[in-house]
Amino acid sequence: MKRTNRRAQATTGDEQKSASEKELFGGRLLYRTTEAHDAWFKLGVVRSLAALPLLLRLAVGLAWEADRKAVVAVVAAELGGSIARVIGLLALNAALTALLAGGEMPERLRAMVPAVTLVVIASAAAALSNAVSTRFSGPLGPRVERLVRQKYLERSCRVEMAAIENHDFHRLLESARFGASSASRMMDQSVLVLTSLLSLIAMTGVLIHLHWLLSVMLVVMVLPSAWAGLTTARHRYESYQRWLQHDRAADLLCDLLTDADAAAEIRVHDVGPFLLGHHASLAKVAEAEQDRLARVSAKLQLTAAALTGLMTVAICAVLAGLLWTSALALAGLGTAVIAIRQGAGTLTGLVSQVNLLYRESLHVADLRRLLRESANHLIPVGGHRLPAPVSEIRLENITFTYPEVGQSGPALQDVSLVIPTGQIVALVGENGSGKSTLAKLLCGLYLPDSGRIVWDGVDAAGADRAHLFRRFGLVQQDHVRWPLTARTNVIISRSDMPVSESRLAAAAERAGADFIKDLPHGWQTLLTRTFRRGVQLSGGQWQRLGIARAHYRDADILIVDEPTAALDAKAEERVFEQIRALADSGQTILLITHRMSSVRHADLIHVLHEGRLIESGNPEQLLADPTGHYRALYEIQASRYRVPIT
Ligand SMILES: Nc1ncnc2c1ncn2[C@@H]1O[C@H](COP(=O)(O)OP(=O)(O)OP(=O)(O)O)[C@@H](O)[C@H]1O
Repeated sequence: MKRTNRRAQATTGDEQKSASEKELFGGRLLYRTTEAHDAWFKLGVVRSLAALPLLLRLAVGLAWEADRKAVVAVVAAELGGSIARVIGLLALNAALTALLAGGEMPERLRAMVPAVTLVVIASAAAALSNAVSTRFSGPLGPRVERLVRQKYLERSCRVEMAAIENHDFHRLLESARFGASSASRMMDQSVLVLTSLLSLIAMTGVLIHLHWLLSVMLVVMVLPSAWAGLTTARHRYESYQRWLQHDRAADLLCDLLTDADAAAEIRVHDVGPFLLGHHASLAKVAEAEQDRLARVSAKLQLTAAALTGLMTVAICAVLAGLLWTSALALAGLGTAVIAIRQGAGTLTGLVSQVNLLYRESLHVADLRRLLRESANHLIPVGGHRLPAPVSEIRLENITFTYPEVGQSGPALQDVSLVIPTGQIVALVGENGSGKSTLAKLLCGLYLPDSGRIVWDGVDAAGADRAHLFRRFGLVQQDHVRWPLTARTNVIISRSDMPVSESRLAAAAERAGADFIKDLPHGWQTLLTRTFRRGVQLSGGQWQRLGIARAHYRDADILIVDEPTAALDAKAEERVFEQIRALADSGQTILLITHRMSSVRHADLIHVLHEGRLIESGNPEQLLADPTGHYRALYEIQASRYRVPIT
């Protein structure tokens, strides 16, 4: 009955969740378990225990890269400590043997003195080794974390745009993000594992010295908890992978609820309760999953505890048998009990440490997989240089389809056009006609599926991409609002060179960003309200800053995507005057816009429709065609503003 209720509750939770997922995200957010394909993830429990050397090798490899001196110090200290512990136990055995030997008590006590002295020295040596290990292992974790995170971030910004936009790759990127902190925790766990392992070897050695059967019993005793611990870790990781996207969705709602940009709409449209309700519903189902995991862990723990109890009884029986058959002396029994107690404690600790080490290693494995897979998506380094200066860039039969699954057709189809340099060339067309895609192909962010982009006869395929990027400056429709100072927002486009104050002033002047001087700290004003001293700019001010950034870059070709959408009429006019002046001074402007008032500044217009080029010419030529697409678009806007066609 209880089970039925529980299942019913789970189903209700699942249905609630499904409703939220469907309404907000268009469908279920759980990943199929099989999608989490990782070599280590597939390992069985026994094989994961066998993977311990691999885990330790991975940890030592990371640590070695970060700080060799510390690795040597820690390993030496741990080895020294365990040798001291063995000597201590053997000395204790000798002391007990002397105490239980025949003869007068003062005589027996005198005979014990050397052994007891050795016990004291061994304990002091073990404590000293422990202190040395702590001193050097502490900073290892943060050092490894820095190293690994640096690698991760460096890789993330060197892969192709297509990879960043690919869902599977992005998911790997996200899951591997935890790799750096996991690598740091792996260091701590590895040191603990090493301590436990060496101590265990020492205890086992002492037990073998007493009777080999005792060492076997010690190992057998701990197997159930090892099995339970590792199985739990596997369940948790499996669940983590499956629920990754779901958790991200809940986080997204949290971010939206506290986001400064969304704050106005959340209040006026009363979106808060709506998002809160869905957040609660998502969280509730995530709780149900934690409930399930807790039940699984509890069952495993209980089974393991029962088996361990049986093993303890077996050990007592073996000890009794050994004493009965005189295979073990009474003095040896005392040492054996101490060694078994210490050994069992160490083994139990070792199991949970291996368990944690294993769990952390799964995240590190994700990171390693990311590093491996990203190698296939890296933007190639090197290649030929394109002509500079260039007189024209020619697109020949360009076809391009976005690689994402579900994309219905090519974003660009068989497009051939010319971009003469030193002019303003406009790309015009309705939403989704392929204008931005064409610009991205041109500056090398994507590679065409077929066709060529030719710079004065030189094919851009195989060109040095870093060099190609350097030829372009971007003023994007949704340009990045760097939450940094105003100055950094501009100079960031040439972070490869020392800051030029005169260039900065000229870029601001061209973009009409004169409001900077009125900001509380001028160029040093922080442009985010999430930090103290930060201020919030208006949409138009941000846009001017974006334009200043592109001017500061001073590239051969400036791609401007709806550059004046947020500007007032005066500022818009000023920006276009500057753009005209730039073109007159030899810079090429690729202007992407819907606004016909902006297009009249262009020397050449290419009209795109559903990914195809349908018209090309200067504004007068295109307007002269009464059946033309451009003319139709112009007339719609002109009638809105009553601008006569001249
Ligand atoms: N990153 C992307 N991944 C998948 N499809 C995309 C991506 N970017 C654009 N598309 C699709 O490619 C087509 C062309 O889009 P593009 O952004 O080039 O159009 P556009 O003419 O610039 O539109 P707009 O005027 O609205 O900015 C559209 O169907 C769009 O959905």
